[in-house]
Amino acid sequence: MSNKDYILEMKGIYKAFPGVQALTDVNLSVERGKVHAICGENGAGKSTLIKILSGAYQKDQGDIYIDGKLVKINEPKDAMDLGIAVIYQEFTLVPHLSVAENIYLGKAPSKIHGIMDWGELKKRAKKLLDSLNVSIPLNCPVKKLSVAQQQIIEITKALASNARILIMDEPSAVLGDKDLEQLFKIIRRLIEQETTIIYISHRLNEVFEISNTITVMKDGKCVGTYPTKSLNAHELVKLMVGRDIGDIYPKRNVKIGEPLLEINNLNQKGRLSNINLNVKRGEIVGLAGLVGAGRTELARAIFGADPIDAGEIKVNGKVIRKEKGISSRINIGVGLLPEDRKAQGLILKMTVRENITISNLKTISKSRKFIDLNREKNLVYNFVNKLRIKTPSINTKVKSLSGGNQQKVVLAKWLNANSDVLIVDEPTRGVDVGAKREIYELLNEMAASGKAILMISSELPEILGMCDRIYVMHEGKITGEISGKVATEEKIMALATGTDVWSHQNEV
Ligand SMILES: Nc1ncnc2c1ncn2[C@@H]1O[C@H](COP(=O)(O)OP(=O)(O)OP(=O)(O)O)[C@@H](O)[C@H]1O
Repeated sequence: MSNKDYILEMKGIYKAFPGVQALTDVNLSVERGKVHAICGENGAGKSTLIKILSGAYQKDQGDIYIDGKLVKINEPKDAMDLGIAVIYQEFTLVPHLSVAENIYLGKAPSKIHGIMDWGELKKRAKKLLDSLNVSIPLNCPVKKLSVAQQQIIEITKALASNARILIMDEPSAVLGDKDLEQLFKIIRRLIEQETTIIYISHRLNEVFEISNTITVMKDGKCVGTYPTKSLNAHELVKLMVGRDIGDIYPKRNVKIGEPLLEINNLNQKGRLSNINLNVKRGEIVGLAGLVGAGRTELARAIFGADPIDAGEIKVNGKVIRKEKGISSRINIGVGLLPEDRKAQGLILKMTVRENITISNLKTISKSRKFIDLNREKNLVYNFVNKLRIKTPSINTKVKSLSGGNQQKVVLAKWLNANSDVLIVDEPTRGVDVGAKREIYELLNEMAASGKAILMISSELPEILGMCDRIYVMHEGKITGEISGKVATEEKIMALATGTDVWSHQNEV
Protein backbone atom coordinates (compact mmCIF):
# COMPACT_ATOMS: atom_id res chain seq x y z
CA MET A 1 0.00 0.00 0.00
CA SER A 2 1.41 3.41 -0.90
CA ASN A 3 1.58 6.20 1.64
CA LYS A 4 -1.03 8.09 -0.38
CA ASP A 5 -3.72 5.57 0.59
CA TYR A 6 -3.26 6.52 4.23
CA ILE A 7 -5.10 9.62 5.38
CA LEU A 8 -3.34 9.39 8.72
CA GLU A 9 -0.05 7.97 9.91
CA MET A 10 1.29 8.15 13.45
CA LYS A 11 4.91 7.04 13.71
CA GLY A 12 7.00 6.22 16.76
CA ILE A 13 4.67 7.91 19.28
CA TYR A 14 5.81 8.02 22.91
CA LYS A 15 3.93 9.47 25.90
CA ALA A 16 4.67 9.22 29.61
CA PHE A 17 2.69 10.32 32.69
CA PRO A 18 4.26 10.41 36.14
CA GLY A 19 4.99 6.77 36.95
CA VAL A 20 3.44 5.41 33.73
CA GLN A 21 4.84 4.93 30.23
CA ALA A 22 1.44 5.18 28.50
CA LEU A 23 2.71 4.83 24.89
CA THR A 24 5.92 3.33 23.57
CA ASP A 25 6.86 3.53 19.88
CA VAL A 26 3.25 3.35 18.67
CA ASN A 27 2.62 3.27 14.92
CA LEU A 28 -0.81 3.66 13.39
CA SER A 29 -1.60 3.85 9.66
CA VAL A 30 -5.22 4.54 8.78
CA GLU A 31 -6.61 4.09 5.27
CA ARG A 32 -8.83 6.77 3.78
CA GLY A 33 -12.58 6.09 3.77
CA LYS A 34 -12.38 3.01 5.97
CA VAL A 35 -13.39 2.08 9.52
CA HIS A 36 -10.25 1.44 11.54
CA ALA A 37 -10.87 -0.12 14.96
CA ILE A 38 -8.47 0.16 17.89
CA CYS A 39 -8.81 -2.63 20.44
CA GLY A 40 -6.96 -3.33 23.66
CA GLU A 41 -7.38 -3.94 27.36
CA ASN A 42 -8.20 -1.14 29.80
CA GLY A 43 -5.14 1.04 30.15
CA ALA A 44 -3.60 -0.21 26.87
CA GLY A 45 -3.21 3.39 25.68
CA LYS A 46 -6.09 3.83 23.21
CA SER A 47 -7.47 7.05 24.72
CA THR A 48 -4.00 8.53 25.17
CA LEU A 49 -3.27 7.94 21.48
CA ILE A 50 -6.48 9.63 20.33
CA LYS A 51 -6.01 12.47 22.79
CA ILE A 52 -2.64 13.13 21.15
CA LEU A 53 -4.31 13.04 17.75
CA SER A 54 -7.03 15.46 18.86
CA GLY A 55 -4.58 17.89 20.48
CA ALA A 56 -5.77 17.26 24.06
CA TYR A 57 -2.35 15.80 25.01
CA GLN A 58 1.11 16.55 23.66
CA LYS A 59 3.22 13.59 22.59
CA ASP A 60 6.76 13.24 24.00
CA GLN A 61 8.16 11.92 20.71
CA GLY A 62 7.01 10.82 17.27
CA ASP A 63 5.53 12.20 14.06
CA ILE A 64 2.02 12.58 12.68
CA TYR A 65 1.28 12.71 8.95
CA ILE A 66 -2.04 13.70 7.35
CA ASP A 67 -2.34 12.95 3.63
CA GLY A 68 1.37 12.12 3.66
CA LYS A 69 2.36 15.54 5.04
CA LEU A 70 4.07 16.01 8.39
CA VAL A 71 1.76 18.04 10.68
CA LYS A 72 1.99 19.62 14.12
CA ILE A 73 -0.90 19.10 16.55
CA ASN A 74 -0.22 21.21 19.63
CA GLU A 75 -3.78 22.01 20.64
CA PRO A 76 -7.37 20.98 19.80
CA LYS A 77 -7.70 23.78 17.25
CA ASP A 78 -4.82 22.33 15.18
CA ALA A 79 -6.62 18.99 15.03
CA MET A 80 -9.91 20.65 14.05
CA ASP A 81 -8.18 22.62 11.29
CA LEU A 82 -6.78 19.35 9.96
CA GLY A 83 -10.28 17.83 9.87
CA ILE A 84 -9.92 15.59 12.94
CA ALA A 85 -12.89 15.37 15.33
CA VAL A 86 -13.65 13.17 18.32
CA ILE A 87 -17.15 12.03 19.30
CA TYR A 88 -16.79 11.45 23.04
CA GLN A 89 -19.27 9.58 25.24
CA GLU A 90 -20.06 12.82 27.04
CA PHE A 91 -21.51 15.12 24.43
CA THR A 92 -20.48 18.74 23.98
CA LEU A 93 -23.89 20.08 22.93
CA VAL A 94 -25.65 23.09 24.46
CA PRO A 95 -28.95 21.62 25.76
CA HIS A 96 -31.24 24.63 25.37
CA LEU A 97 -30.09 25.57 21.86
CA SER A 98 -31.79 24.13 18.80
CA VAL A 99 -30.49 21.30 16.62
CA ALA A 100 -29.47 23.73 13.84
CA GLU A 101 -27.69 26.09 16.26
CA ASN A 102 -25.78 23.24 17.85
CA ILE A 103 -24.63 21.90 14.50
CA TYR A 104 -23.19 25.29 13.57
CA LEU A 105 -22.17 26.41 17.06
CA GLY A 106 -19.44 29.05 16.79
CA LYS A 107 -19.48 29.05 13.00
CA ALA A 108 -23.02 30.12 12.10
CA PRO A 109 -23.39 31.85 8.72
CA SER A 110 -24.00 35.58 9.09
CA LYS A 111 -25.49 38.39 7.00
CA ILE A 112 -24.00 41.86 6.86
CA HIS A 113 -23.25 43.50 10.25
CA GLY A 114 -22.72 40.06 11.78
CA ILE A 115 -26.42 39.20 12.11
CA MET A 116 -27.01 35.46 12.03
CA ASP A 117 -28.51 34.21 8.78
CA TRP A 118 -31.18 31.85 10.14
CA GLY A 119 -32.42 30.74 6.74
CA GLU A 120 -28.94 29.78 5.58
CA LEU A 121 -28.15 28.13 8.94
CA LYS A 122 -31.17 25.84 8.70
CA LYS A 123 -30.60 25.12 5.01
CA ARG A 124 -27.04 23.99 5.69
CA ALA A 125 -27.96 21.97 8.79
CA LYS A 126 -30.75 20.21 6.86
CA LYS A 127 -28.41 19.41 4.00
CA LEU A 128 -25.96 17.75 6.39
CA LEU A 129 -28.68 15.75 8.16
CA ASP A 130 -30.11 14.72 4.76
CA SER A 131 -26.67 13.53 3.68
CA LEU A 132 -26.80 11.11 6.62
CA ASN A 133 -30.37 10.16 5.74
CA VAL A 134 -31.75 11.20 9.12
CA SER A 135 -34.56 13.56 9.93
CA ILE A 136 -34.49 15.46 13.21
CA PRO A 137 -36.52 18.69 13.65
CA LEU A 138 -34.10 21.60 13.20
CA ASN A 139 -35.85 23.88 15.72
CA CYS A 140 -36.02 21.32 18.53
CA PRO A 141 -33.83 22.09 21.58
CA VAL A 142 -31.29 19.27 21.85
CA LYS A 143 -32.26 18.58 25.46
CA LYS A 144 -35.51 17.15 24.13
CA LEU A 145 -33.72 14.63 21.90
CA SER A 146 -32.91 11.03 22.81
CA VAL A 147 -29.28 10.17 23.56
CA ALA A 148 -29.01 8.46 20.18
CA GLN A 149 -30.27 11.58 18.39
CA GLN A 150 -27.86 13.76 20.37
CA GLN A 151 -25.03 11.53 19.23
CA ILE A 152 -26.14 12.06 15.61
CA ILE A 153 -26.12 15.84 16.17
CA GLU A 154 -22.61 15.52 17.61
CA ILE A 155 -21.52 13.69 14.44
CA THR A 156 -23.27 16.24 12.20
CA LYS A 157 -21.59 19.06 14.13
CA ALA A 158 -18.20 17.49 13.39
CA LEU A 159 -19.11 17.29 9.69
CA ALA A 160 -20.11 20.98 9.76
CA SER A 161 -16.51 21.68 10.83
CA ASN A 162 -15.32 19.75 7.77
CA ALA A 163 -14.12 16.76 9.76
CA ARG A 164 -12.60 14.09 7.55
CA ILE A 165 -11.36 11.82 10.32
CA LEU A 166 -14.02 11.02 12.93
CA ILE A 167 -12.84 9.31 16.07
CA MET A 168 -15.60 7.47 17.93
CA ASP A 169 -14.72 6.55 21.49
CA GLU A 170 -17.03 3.76 22.68
CA PRO A 171 -19.98 5.21 20.75
CA SER A 172 -22.25 2.28 21.58
CA ALA A 173 -21.85 2.66 25.36
CA VAL A 174 -24.85 5.00 25.46
CA LEU A 175 -26.96 3.22 22.84
CA GLY A 176 -29.44 0.37 22.75
CA ASP A 177 -29.48 -2.24 19.99
CA LYS A 178 -31.89 -0.38 17.70
CA ASP A 179 -29.90 2.86 18.02
CA LEU A 180 -26.71 0.96 17.25
CA GLU A 181 -28.19 -0.26 13.96
CA GLN A 182 -28.93 3.38 13.10
CA LEU A 183 -25.38 4.43 14.04
CA PHE A 184 -23.94 1.74 11.79
CA LYS A 185 -26.12 2.95 8.91
CA ILE A 186 -24.74 6.45 9.46
CA ILE A 187 -21.16 5.16 9.61
CA ARG A 188 -21.71 3.33 6.31
CA ARG A 189 -23.01 6.54 4.72
CA LEU A 190 -20.02 8.47 6.06
CA ILE A 191 -17.71 5.91 4.52
CA GLU A 192 -19.45 6.33 1.15
CA GLN A 193 -18.64 10.03 1.47
CA GLU A 194 -14.93 9.16 2.03
CA THR A 195 -14.94 10.10 5.72
CA THR A 196 -12.54 7.98 7.73
CA ILE A 197 -13.65 6.50 11.06
CA ILE A 198 -11.44 5.46 13.95
CA TYR A 199 -13.63 3.25 16.12
CA ILE A 200 -12.74 2.36 19.71
CA SER A 201 -14.83 -0.27 21.44
CA HIS A 202 -14.64 -3.13 23.90
CA ARG A 203 -17.63 -4.75 22.22
CA LEU A 204 -15.94 -7.07 19.81
CA ASN A 205 -19.06 -8.12 17.90
CA GLU A 206 -19.42 -4.45 16.85
CA VAL A 207 -15.79 -4.25 15.83
CA PHE A 208 -16.24 -7.31 13.62
CA GLU A 209 -19.43 -5.94 12.10
CA ILE A 210 -18.31 -2.42 11.23
CA SER A 211 -14.52 -2.27 10.86
CA ASN A 212 -12.25 -2.98 7.89
CA THR A 213 -9.02 -3.00 9.88
CA ILE A 214 -8.10 -3.59 13.52
CA THR A 215 -5.07 -2.31 15.40
CA VAL A 216 -4.47 -4.13 18.67
CA MET A 217 -2.70 -2.31 21.51
CA LYS A 218 -1.31 -3.81 24.68
CA ASP A 219 0.59 -2.14 27.53
CA GLY A 220 1.12 1.05 25.54
CA LYS A 221 2.52 -0.72 22.47
CA CYS A 222 1.12 -1.81 19.13
CA VAL A 223 0.70 -5.56 18.90
CA GLY A 224 -0.18 -5.32 15.20
CA THR A 225 -2.65 -4.18 12.55
CA TYR A 226 -4.85 -6.75 10.81
CA PRO A 227 -7.59 -6.82 8.17
CA THR A 228 -10.75 -7.55 10.20
CA LYS A 229 -11.60 -10.46 7.89
CA SER A 230 -8.33 -12.20 8.76
CA LEU A 231 -9.22 -12.56 12.47
CA ASN A 232 -11.87 -14.36 14.45
CA ALA A 233 -13.07 -13.27 17.92
CA HIS A 234 -10.96 -15.90 19.65
CA GLU A 235 -7.77 -14.75 17.91
CA LEU A 236 -8.52 -11.09 18.58
CA VAL A 237 -9.08 -11.71 22.30
CA LYS A 238 -5.80 -13.63 22.48
CA LEU A 239 -3.93 -10.74 20.82
CA MET A 240 -5.50 -8.24 23.23
CA VAL A 241 -5.13 -10.18 26.43
CA GLY A 242 -1.96 -12.12 25.56
CA ARG A 243 -3.50 -15.41 26.69
CA ASP A 244 -6.37 -17.74 25.93
CA ILE A 245 -9.31 -16.93 28.20
CA GLY A 246 -11.48 -19.85 27.05
CA ASP A 247 -15.24 -19.60 27.33
CA ILE A 248 -16.15 -16.02 28.29
CA TYR A 249 -19.20 -17.03 30.35
CA PRO A 250 -18.07 -19.32 33.15
CA LYS A 251 -20.20 -22.36 33.98
CA ARG A 252 -22.65 -21.97 36.86
CA ASN A 253 -23.91 -24.66 39.13
CA VAL A 254 -25.54 -22.93 42.07
CA LYS A 255 -28.24 -23.97 44.53
CA ILE A 256 -31.12 -21.48 44.37
CA GLY A 257 -32.72 -20.65 47.74
CA GLU A 258 -35.49 -18.41 49.09
CA PRO A 259 -36.22 -14.90 47.76
CA LEU A 260 -33.82 -12.25 49.10
CA LEU A 261 -35.31 -9.36 47.16
CA GLU A 262 -39.07 -9.06 46.57
CA ILE A 263 -40.75 -6.16 44.83
CA ASN A 264 -44.54 -6.02 44.91
CA ASN A 265 -46.66 -3.59 42.88
CA LEU A 266 -44.01 -0.88 42.90
CA ASN A 267 -45.11 2.39 41.29
CA GLN A 268 -43.26 5.63 40.61
CA LYS A 269 -45.34 8.31 38.95
CA GLY A 270 -44.60 8.70 35.25
CA ARG A 271 -41.72 6.23 35.37
CA LEU A 272 -42.52 2.80 36.78
CA SER A 273 -45.84 1.02 36.93
CA ASN A 274 -46.84 -2.09 38.82
CA ILE A 275 -43.42 -3.71 39.05
CA ASN A 276 -43.37 -7.21 40.51
CA LEU A 277 -40.15 -9.18 40.67
CA ASN A 278 -38.02 -11.29 42.95
CA VAL A 279 -34.41 -12.44 43.13
CA LYS A 280 -33.57 -15.56 45.12
CA ARG A 281 -30.50 -16.54 47.09
CA GLY A 282 -27.89 -17.83 44.61
CA GLU A 283 -29.62 -16.35 41.58
CA ILE A 284 -28.37 -13.92 38.96
CA VAL A 285 -31.46 -12.32 37.48
CA GLY A 286 -31.26 -10.12 34.40
CA LEU A 287 -33.18 -6.94 33.75
CA ALA A 288 -33.25 -6.35 30.00
CA GLY A 289 -34.85 -3.63 27.91
CA LEU A 290 -34.06 -0.80 25.55
CA VAL A 291 -32.52 2.50 26.67
CA GLY A 292 -35.28 4.41 28.50
CA ALA A 293 -37.27 1.29 29.45
CA GLY A 294 -36.97 2.18 33.15
CA ARG A 295 -34.30 -0.29 34.27
CA THR A 296 -32.00 2.29 35.88
CA GLU A 297 -35.02 4.03 37.46
CA LEU A 298 -36.09 0.71 38.98
CA ALA A 299 -32.57 0.05 40.32
CA ARG A 300 -32.45 3.53 41.88
CA ALA A 301 -35.92 3.10 43.42
CA ILE A 302 -34.93 -0.24 44.99
CA PHE A 303 -31.72 1.33 46.32
CA GLY A 304 -33.63 4.28 47.80
CA ALA A 305 -31.91 6.84 45.57
CA ASP A 306 -35.32 8.00 44.27
CA PRO A 307 -38.64 7.84 46.21
CA ILE A 308 -41.47 5.54 45.19
CA ASP A 309 -45.18 6.38 45.27
CA ALA A 310 -46.61 2.96 46.11
CA GLY A 311 -45.64 -0.65 46.52
CA GLU A 312 -43.52 -2.85 48.74
CA ILE A 313 -39.79 -3.66 48.74
CA LYS A 314 -38.75 -6.62 50.88
CA VAL A 315 -35.16 -7.61 51.58
CA ASN A 316 -34.54 -10.91 53.30
CA GLY A 317 -38.23 -11.05 54.27
CA LYS A 318 -38.22 -7.57 55.88
CA VAL A 319 -40.31 -4.76 54.40
CA ILE A 320 -38.28 -1.57 53.85
CA ARG A 321 -40.20 1.50 54.93
CA LYS A 322 -40.99 3.67 51.89
CA GLU A 323 -39.57 6.86 53.35
CA LYS A 324 -36.19 5.30 54.18
CA GLY A 325 -33.26 6.25 51.94
CA ILE A 326 -29.96 4.85 50.73
CA SER A 327 -28.26 4.36 54.11
CA SER A 328 -31.04 2.13 55.43
CA ARG A 329 -30.83 0.03 52.24
CA ILE A 330 -27.07 -0.34 52.65
CA ASN A 331 -27.53 -1.34 56.31
CA ILE A 332 -30.13 -3.93 55.39
CA GLY A 333 -27.76 -5.36 52.77
CA VAL A 334 -28.58 -3.77 49.40
CA GLY A 335 -25.79 -2.50 47.12
CA LEU A 336 -25.93 -0.71 43.77
CA LEU A 337 -23.19 -0.49 41.20
CA PRO A 338 -24.48 2.63 39.42
CA GLU A 339 -24.58 3.18 35.68
CA ASP A 340 -22.90 6.57 35.84
CA ARG A 341 -19.75 5.59 37.73
CA LYS A 342 -17.85 8.88 37.50
CA ALA A 343 -20.70 10.91 38.97
CA GLN A 344 -22.13 8.38 41.40
CA GLY A 345 -19.64 5.62 41.98
CA LEU A 346 -16.22 7.11 42.69
CA ILE A 347 -14.46 9.81 44.65
CA LEU A 348 -12.02 10.79 41.93
CA LYS A 349 -9.64 12.69 44.20
CA MET A 350 -9.21 9.70 46.50
CA THR A 351 -6.89 6.76 45.95
CA VAL A 352 -7.66 3.33 44.55
CA ARG A 353 -7.22 1.94 48.09
CA GLU A 354 -9.60 4.40 49.72
CA ASN A 355 -12.25 4.04 47.03
CA ILE A 356 -12.31 0.26 47.36
CA THR A 357 -12.39 0.06 51.16
CA ILE A 358 -14.75 2.97 51.86
CA SER A 359 -17.78 0.77 51.19
CA ASN A 360 -17.04 -1.57 54.07
CA LEU A 361 -14.63 -0.25 56.70
CA LYS A 362 -15.76 -2.95 59.13
CA THR A 363 -13.78 -5.60 57.26
CA ILE A 364 -10.51 -3.72 57.78
CA SER A 365 -10.96 -2.15 61.18
CA LYS A 366 -9.31 -3.21 64.42
CA SER A 367 -11.85 -3.36 67.22
CA ARG A 368 -14.04 -1.05 65.08
CA LYS A 369 -11.83 1.96 65.88
CA PHE A 370 -8.64 1.83 63.81
CA ILE A 371 -7.90 0.73 60.28
CA ASP A 372 -5.78 -2.43 60.16
CA LEU A 373 -3.39 -1.25 57.44
CA ASN A 374 -2.10 -4.73 56.61
CA ARG A 375 -5.57 -6.14 56.28
CA GLU A 376 -6.54 -3.16 54.11
CA LYS A 377 -3.52 -3.62 51.85
CA ASN A 378 -4.16 -7.35 51.39
CA LEU A 379 -7.80 -6.80 50.62
CA VAL A 380 -7.06 -4.10 48.05
CA TYR A 381 -4.24 -6.09 46.40
CA ASN A 382 -6.59 -9.03 46.12
CA PHE A 383 -9.12 -6.96 44.13
CA VAL A 384 -6.42 -5.25 42.06
CA ASN A 385 -5.02 -8.65 41.06
CA LYS A 386 -8.35 -10.37 40.50
CA LEU A 387 -9.81 -7.59 38.37
CA ARG A 388 -6.38 -6.79 36.86
CA ILE A 389 -6.75 -3.09 37.73
CA LYS A 390 -3.93 -1.30 35.94
CA THR A 391 -2.59 1.30 38.35
CA PRO A 392 0.94 2.41 39.24
CA SER A 393 0.10 1.80 42.91
CA ILE A 394 -2.87 1.29 45.22
CA ASN A 395 -2.21 4.85 46.44
CA THR A 396 -2.71 6.39 42.98
CA LYS A 397 -5.64 8.81 42.74
CA VAL A 398 -8.49 7.25 40.79
CA LYS A 399 -8.82 10.25 38.46
CA SER A 400 -5.57 9.36 36.69
CA LEU A 401 -6.66 5.80 35.80
CA SER A 402 -8.05 4.91 32.38
CA GLY A 403 -11.86 4.84 32.11
CA GLY A 404 -12.13 1.06 32.22
CA ASN A 405 -9.83 0.80 35.22
CA GLN A 406 -11.96 3.36 37.07
CA GLN A 407 -14.95 1.10 36.45
CA LYS A 408 -13.09 -1.85 37.86
CA VAL A 409 -12.42 0.17 41.04
CA VAL A 410 -16.16 0.90 41.50
CA LEU A 411 -16.94 -2.72 40.96
CA ALA A 412 -14.34 -3.76 43.55
CA LYS A 413 -15.88 -1.25 45.96
CA TRP A 414 -19.32 -2.85 45.69
CA LEU A 415 -18.00 -6.39 45.71
CA ASN A 416 -16.18 -5.47 48.93
CA ALA A 417 -19.43 -4.14 50.43
CA ASN A 418 -20.53 -7.78 50.43
CA SER A 419 -24.22 -6.87 50.16
CA ASP A 420 -26.82 -9.67 50.30
CA VAL A 421 -28.59 -8.11 47.34
CA LEU A 422 -26.34 -6.52 44.73
CA ILE A 423 -27.82 -4.59 41.83
CA VAL A 424 -25.29 -4.09 39.05
CA ASP A 425 -26.19 -1.56 36.36
CA GLU A 426 -24.16 -2.26 33.20
CA PRO A 427 -21.36 -3.95 35.20
CA THR A 428 -18.99 -4.47 32.28
CA ARG A 429 -19.54 -1.25 30.31
CA GLY A 430 -16.17 0.00 29.08
CA VAL A 431 -14.37 -2.98 30.59
CA ASP A 432 -12.03 -5.11 28.49
CA VAL A 433 -12.80 -8.67 27.56
CA GLY A 434 -10.32 -10.32 29.93
CA ALA A 435 -11.64 -8.36 32.89
CA LYS A 436 -15.23 -9.11 31.83
CA ARG A 437 -14.47 -12.79 32.36
CA GLU A 438 -13.09 -12.02 35.85
CA ILE A 439 -16.16 -9.91 36.71
CA TYR A 440 -18.45 -12.76 35.65
CA GLU A 441 -16.43 -15.14 37.83
CA LEU A 442 -16.74 -12.78 40.81
CA LEU A 443 -20.50 -12.35 40.32
CA ASN A 444 -20.84 -16.13 40.09
CA GLU A 445 -18.80 -16.56 43.27
CA MET A 446 -21.03 -14.06 45.05
CA ALA A 447 -24.18 -15.85 43.91
CA ALA A 448 -22.70 -19.20 44.92
CA SER A 449 -22.04 -17.84 48.41
CA GLY A 450 -25.77 -17.16 48.79
CA LYS A 451 -26.15 -13.58 47.57
CA ALA A 452 -28.82 -12.40 45.12
CA ILE A 453 -27.76 -10.42 42.05
CA LEU A 454 -29.93 -8.27 39.82
CA MET A 455 -28.05 -7.47 36.63
CA ILE A 456 -29.02 -4.69 34.24
CA SER A 457 -27.29 -4.95 30.90
CA SER A 458 -27.78 -3.72 27.37
CA GLU A 459 -25.51 -6.45 26.06
CA LEU A 460 -27.87 -9.30 25.33
CA PRO A 461 -25.12 -11.94 25.01
CA GLU A 462 -24.09 -11.03 28.58
CA ILE A 463 -27.68 -11.37 29.85
CA LEU A 464 -28.08 -14.68 28.05
CA GLY A 465 -24.69 -15.98 29.14
CA MET A 466 -25.04 -15.10 32.83
CA CYS A 467 -28.65 -15.06 34.02
CA ASP A 468 -30.85 -17.76 35.54
CA ARG A 469 -33.96 -15.72 34.82
CA ILE A 470 -34.61 -12.53 32.86
CA TYR A 471 -37.23 -9.84 33.35
CA VAL A 472 -37.78 -7.61 30.33
CA MET A 473 -38.97 -4.01 30.67
CA HIS A 474 -40.71 -1.71 28.21
CA GLU A 475 -41.94 1.81 28.97
CA GLY A 476 -41.69 1.45 32.75
CA LYS A 477 -43.44 -1.93 32.94
CA ILE A 478 -42.25 -5.50 33.13
CA THR A 479 -43.47 -7.08 29.91
CA GLY A 480 -42.28 -10.60 30.54
CA GLU A 481 -40.17 -13.05 32.48
CA ILE A 482 -38.11 -15.71 30.71
CA SER A 483 -36.00 -18.56 32.03
CA GLY A 484 -32.32 -18.25 31.09
CA LYS A 485 -32.54 -21.79 29.67
CA VAL A 486 -35.03 -20.87 26.94
CA ALA A 487 -34.20 -17.18 26.43
CA THR A 488 -33.04 -15.95 23.04
CA GLU A 489 -32.15 -12.48 21.77
CA GLU A 490 -35.30 -12.50 19.61
CA LYS A 491 -37.61 -13.29 22.54
CA ILE A 492 -36.05 -10.55 24.66
CA MET A 493 -36.20 -7.99 21.86
CA ALA A 494 -39.87 -8.78 21.16
CA LEU A 495 -40.71 -8.03 24.81
CA ALA A 496 -38.38 -5.05 24.96
CA THR A 497 -39.93 -3.33 21.98
CA GLY A 498 -43.49 -4.12 23.01
CA THR A 499 -43.98 -6.11 19.78
CA ASP A 500 -44.32 -9.46 21.48
CA VAL A 501 -46.78 -11.53 19.49
CA TRP A 502 -46.55 -14.61 21.66
CA SER A 503 -46.53 -14.17 25.43
CA HIS A 504 -43.51 -15.20 27.46
CA GLN A 505 -45.15 -14.25 30.73
CA ASN A 506 -43.92 -16.70 33.30
CA GLU A 507 -42.02 -18.80 30.80
CA VAL A 508 -39.90 -20.00 33.68
N1 LIG B 1 -3.92 12.11 32.78
C1 LIG B 1 -3.26 11.00 33.18
N2 LIG B 1 -2.43 11.01 34.25
C2 LIG B 1 -1.77 9.90 34.63
N3 LIG B 1 -1.86 8.71 34.00
C3 LIG B 1 -2.68 8.63 32.93
C4 LIG B 1 -3.43 9.76 32.47
N4 LIG B 1 -4.15 9.39 31.38
C5 LIG B 1 -3.87 8.07 31.18
N5 LIG B 1 -2.99 7.62 32.10
C6 LIG B 1 -2.43 6.27 32.19
O1 LIG B 1 -2.00 5.89 30.89
C7 LIG B 1 -2.31 4.52 30.64
C8 LIG B 1 -3.11 4.41 29.37
O2 LIG B 1 -4.41 4.94 29.63
P1 LIG B 1 -5.52 5.13 28.49
O3 LIG B 1 -6.61 5.95 29.09
O4 LIG B 1 -4.88 5.61 27.25
O5 LIG B 1 -6.01 3.61 28.29
P2 LIG B 1 -7.19 3.03 27.40
O6 LIG B 1 -6.60 1.99 26.51
O7 LIG B 1 -7.92 4.13 26.73
O8 LIG B 1 -8.09 2.31 28.49
P3 LIG B 1 -9.71 2.15 28.65
O9 LIG B 1 -10.11 1.04 27.75
O10 LIG B 1 -9.85 1.77 30.07
O11 LIG B 1 -10.34 3.47 28.32
C9 LIG B 1 -3.02 4.00 31.88
O12 LIG B 1 -2.07 3.32 32.67
C10 LIG B 1 -3.50 5.25 32.58
O13 LIG B 1 -3.56 5.05 33.98
